[in-house]
Amino acid sequence: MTSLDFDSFVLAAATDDLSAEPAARDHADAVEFRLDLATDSLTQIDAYSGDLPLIVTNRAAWEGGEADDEASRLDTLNSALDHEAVAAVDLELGALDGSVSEAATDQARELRTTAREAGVSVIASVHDFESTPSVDGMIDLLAHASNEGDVGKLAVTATDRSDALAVLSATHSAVEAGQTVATMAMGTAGQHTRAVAPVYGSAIGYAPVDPEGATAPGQYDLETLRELVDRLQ
Ligand SMILES: O=C1C[C@@](O)(C(=O)O)C[C@@H](O)[C@@H]1O
Repeated sequence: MTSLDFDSFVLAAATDDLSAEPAARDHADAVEFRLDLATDSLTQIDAYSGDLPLIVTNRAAWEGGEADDEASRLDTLNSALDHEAVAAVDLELGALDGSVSEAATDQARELRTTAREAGVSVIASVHDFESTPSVDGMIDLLAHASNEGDVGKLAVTATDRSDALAVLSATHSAVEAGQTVATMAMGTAGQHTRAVAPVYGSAIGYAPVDPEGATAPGQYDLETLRELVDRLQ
């Protein structure tokens, strides 16, 4: 199974159903498995025999996901690391740095160490479902996130073009500073950033395997994002 070091762009097909992986193979480089949205997530991972490497995400409720209990969601992620198909794990910056979830910070950090020892990359992620911070604010968040993880990921909500431009600008600064980052602006006003941010060096894009099953506002379908990214590169 391929490891994911995010040196080049990775298009992740987001899904809560790993049986959808064959449908993603033609266009995706990886599958983002959303454990928090899935039924029997660990059973699905145990049964997985697909071609694409997995990014495992068990998004906390306090970060827009559906996993309520902090200790048990991190335990589940820890168990997921045992599967050889798992190439990356997504951990919220607020869990790693204790700023949101102080209770489980030690557990999140141990999970990061376990992942790295197993050769699994760590994506430290931050989401803003309300707005787009200032360019400087985003540059700070990306520096912080890429310091806590192997990739620092920032998904914000754009309400107009200046927000989208700000995300691209922050991406450019972070990449110029040598950080490995993934960025996107959620929402209609930010949709094009999903195709354009990779031009500025954003290392991961997300699109649903099933267009009906978007995991964030403003996502393109998988085939469309693959084509846009490839044409712009
Ligand atoms: O963090 C992200 C990015 C995302 O929110 C997006 O905007 O595409 C989609 C999520 O599934 C993923 O975990």
